[in-house]
Amino acid sequence: MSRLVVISNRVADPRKTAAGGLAVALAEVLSNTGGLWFGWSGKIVPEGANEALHTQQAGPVKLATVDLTQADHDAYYLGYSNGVLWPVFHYRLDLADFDAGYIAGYRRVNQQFARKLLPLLRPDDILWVHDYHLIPLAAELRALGCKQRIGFFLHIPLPPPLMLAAIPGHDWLVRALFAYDLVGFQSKADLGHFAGYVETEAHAQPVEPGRWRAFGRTVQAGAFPIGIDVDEFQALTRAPEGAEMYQRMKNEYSRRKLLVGVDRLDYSKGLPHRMRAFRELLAKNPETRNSATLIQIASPSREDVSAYNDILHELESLCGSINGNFGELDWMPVRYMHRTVARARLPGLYRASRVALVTPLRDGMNLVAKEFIAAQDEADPGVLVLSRFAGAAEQMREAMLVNPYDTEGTAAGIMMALQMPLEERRNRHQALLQTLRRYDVHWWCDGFLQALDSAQAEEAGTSWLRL
Ligand SMILES: O=P(O)(O)OC[C@H]1O[C@H](O[C@H]2O[C@H](CO)[C@@H](O)[C@H](O)[C@H]2O)[C@H](O)[C@@H](O)[C@@H]1O
Ligand SMILES: O=c1ccn([C@@H]2O[C@H](COP(=O)(O)OP(=O)(O)O)[C@@H](O)[C@H]2O)c(=O)[nH]1
Repeated sequence: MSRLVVISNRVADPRKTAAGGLAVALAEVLSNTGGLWFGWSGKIVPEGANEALHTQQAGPVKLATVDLTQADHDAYYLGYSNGVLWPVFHYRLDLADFDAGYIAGYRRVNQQFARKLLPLLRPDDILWVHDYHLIPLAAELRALGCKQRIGFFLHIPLPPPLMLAAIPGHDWLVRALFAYDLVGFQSKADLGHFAGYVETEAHAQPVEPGRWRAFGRTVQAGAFPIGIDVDEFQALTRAPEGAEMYQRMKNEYSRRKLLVGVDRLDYSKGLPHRMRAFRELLAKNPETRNSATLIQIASPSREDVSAYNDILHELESLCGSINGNFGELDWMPVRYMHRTVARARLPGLYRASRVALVTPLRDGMNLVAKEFIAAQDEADPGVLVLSRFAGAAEQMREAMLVNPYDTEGTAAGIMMALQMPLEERRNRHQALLQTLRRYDVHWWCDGFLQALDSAQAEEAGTSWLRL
């Protein structure tokens, strides 16, 4: 059987819990399949000291990581990945910093990854590259002679063609995707944007459904929405830490309805918009005062990118003003934490909450939405208020779907969620749980790898794509 080699910027020990959807999902996949996980060690080392390869066996998974220099980290991770690709792919052209120096660092690190990975590969390995940090990796590997099957999965949204075309060198990026055998997206909408871009900007020919020819190569592309391990998450809910958290929250909030939000502190998550909607709810519905409390966990993220600092200050000022204007001596409407909470404690918190607020302005998928549903008590479930702009909304139609840009509409959606009768809550939850079970993380992984396995190999004689 072929060995699975996963490559992603972020690597986590699958035996420990991690924050961030990609690390959580890949740890789950690799714990089942075994294999090699290659990526960045998370360490920054002095110039010239970045040649070491660190390996470690973590259960069935071998971890192989490399370090980055400060200059590479700044240009590749902070600069091009999170200062250009992240904002543009999340429809925030206004936040993009198109510094011409970033792309060289991005390319340098992808070349470094290719150089370090190649000697570790076996002829029948299947390679699965993840996310926007590593778009050119297959092309760099091919240039070094790598012949193995390589698939790519984009965890974040792909924007509409004209927005993608705003990136200087956008054709270089999309061209790099054609070095893969299969390219996967989170949603049908993202796949539609890919088709739109390659057909209009790159004059690609659709060879057959889901397969395009451009740049002298053909590539297969499809939508593979990522899921969670429902059984694993429900077991966490029942485990001592989950059960204890549930009981503590239930006792603490016995007289009040609890709302919960769990996000990385990222401008794509729509946290200020959410706070404004919550303020509107309190202002328009006096009965919610003293009876509804929102716990908002905002875990620190990418703090060296300036847009992340701006969002921190905006959020903190909103939380402060809501508490100042509506709080009572014995009740504060918002409990805000700028900290990462261990994943094992989240199921208890989700289960004790009547409503979850998952209201990103744009999101690849959003696993918190799925985890909240998995953690509920089927006999008395809570309600998911979900942005229609989260990838998860394509599958989770029975959630209370809202437009986070519409403050009044979102506040009305939250109110309906708070007042929803038991029977409707049960019906919606049952339908959502069924979908989660059917399209879980194993379905995602198996579906992608089967499609990669059967993706038509490039015809003999085609030269490898050169960037
Ligand atoms: O690695 P970081 O820079 O700390 O960021 C954490 C991860 O954020 C993004 O997660 C995405 O993947 C999730 C799982 O598919 C998806 O649900 C979510 O919508 C995405 O935002 C990013 O794509 C990852 O590379 C990061 O590791
Ligand atoms: O304080 C926190 C915040 C988030 N998470 C986990 O991090 C993941 C976030 O994934 P999601 O897809 O929602 O968003 P991302 O952060 O990847 O954009 C989920 O599994 C959360 O349970 C966590 O363990 N602790």
